[in-house]
Amino acid sequence: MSAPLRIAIAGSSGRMGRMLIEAVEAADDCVLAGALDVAGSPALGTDATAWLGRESGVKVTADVRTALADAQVLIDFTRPEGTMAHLAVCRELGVRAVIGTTGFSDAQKAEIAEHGRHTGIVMAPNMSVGVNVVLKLLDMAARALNEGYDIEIIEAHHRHKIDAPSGTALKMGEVVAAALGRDLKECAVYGREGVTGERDPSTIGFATVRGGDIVGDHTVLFAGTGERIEITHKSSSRVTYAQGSLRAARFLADKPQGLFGMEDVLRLNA
Ligand SMILES: NC(=O)C1=CN([C@@H]2O[C@H](COP(=O)(O)OP(=O)(O)OC[C@H]3O[C@@H](n4cnc5c(N)ncnc54)[C@H](OP(=O)(O)O)[C@@H]3O)[C@@H](O)[C@H]2O)C=CC1
Ligand SMILES: O=C(O)C1=N[C@H](C(=O)O)C[C@H](O)C1
Repeated sequence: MSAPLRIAIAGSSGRMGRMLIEAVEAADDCVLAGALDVAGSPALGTDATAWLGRESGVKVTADVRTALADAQVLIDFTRPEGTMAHLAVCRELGVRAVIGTTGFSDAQKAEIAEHGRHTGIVMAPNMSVGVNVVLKLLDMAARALNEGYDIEIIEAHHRHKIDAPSGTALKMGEVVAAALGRDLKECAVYGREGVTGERDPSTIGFATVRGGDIVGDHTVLFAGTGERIEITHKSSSRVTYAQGSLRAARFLADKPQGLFGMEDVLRLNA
C-alpha cells in the first residue's frame, strides 16, 4: 500500500472544516497533516480533533506555513480572501489545493487560474457527485428546451450562509446560459420587486431562500406553455461535499499543475 495522502484543512473549525476532518480521519488512504483557522479563533492551539473527544496530534494554527509544512494537499472551505491568501502559499510551497469556497470575484478567479499554472488545483462550488451530474443534465435539458421555456433557478440554504446566490446556483446558470449561447452576465436577473413589467424570455432568473439548517437545495425550472420541467437536487448532509473533496485531493496526487473542476475528477466529460 502507498503512503497515505497528507491533507491540511483550512477553516478547520467551520461547518465544512469539521466534516472534512472527520472524513480524513476515517479514510484509510489519507492522514491529517495540518489544521488552519483564523487569528482569534478559540480553536487555536487545541488538537484538531479535540471536539471529537480524541487526539490527532495536529494542533490548529493560524499560521499558513505551519499548517502546510507537512501537507501535500490543502482543502479550503473558508472565505474568498482567506482562500486567496492560502493559495499564494500553496503555490510557493508546491502544495496542491482543493477549493470549495464560493463567492469569488472575477479578478480572484483569474488569479486562481494563474496559480493553477504553478500547482494543481481543483475548484468547484459544489463537490457532491449528485450536483455535478445535475450540471450535465441541465446542459442536455437547456439544449432541448431552447425556445419557449422560461428559466428560473431557485436555491435554499441555512441561515448562516453569507453569499447569494449560492456558487452552485451561479454555476447552474452558467451551464444553462452556455448551452443556450447566452452570457450569464448579460441575462441574469437577481430577484424581482415592484412593477417589473412582463418577463423578458431571454433572461435567467434567480431566487434565494435562507433559513434554519437547510443544507442546500437547488431547482432549475424550465417553465413553458402547458408544462413545467423542474430539475432538483437536495443535500441532506455535508458528508457528500467532504467525500467529493477527498476524491478531488486524491485526483491531485499526480497533478503538479493545472486548474481542474469536479467534472474532471468524476470523469463526466470522458
Ligand atoms: N464546494 C462545496 O461543495 C461547498 C462549498 N461551501 C462553501 O464553503 C465555504 C465555507 O462554508 P462553511 O463551512 O459552511 O462556513 P463556516 O463559516 O462554518 O466556516 C468557515 C471557516 O473559515 C474560517 N474563516 C472565516 N474567514 C476567514 C478568512 N478570512 N480566512 C481564513 N479562514 C476564514 C472560519 O473561521 P471563524 O468561524 O473563526 O470565522 C471558519 O473556520 C463557503 O464559501 C460555502 O459557500 C460549503 C459547502 C459545500
Ligand atoms: O454555504 C453552503 O452551505 C453551501 N455552499 C455552496 C454553494 O454556495 O453553492 C455549496 C452548497 O450548496 C452548500
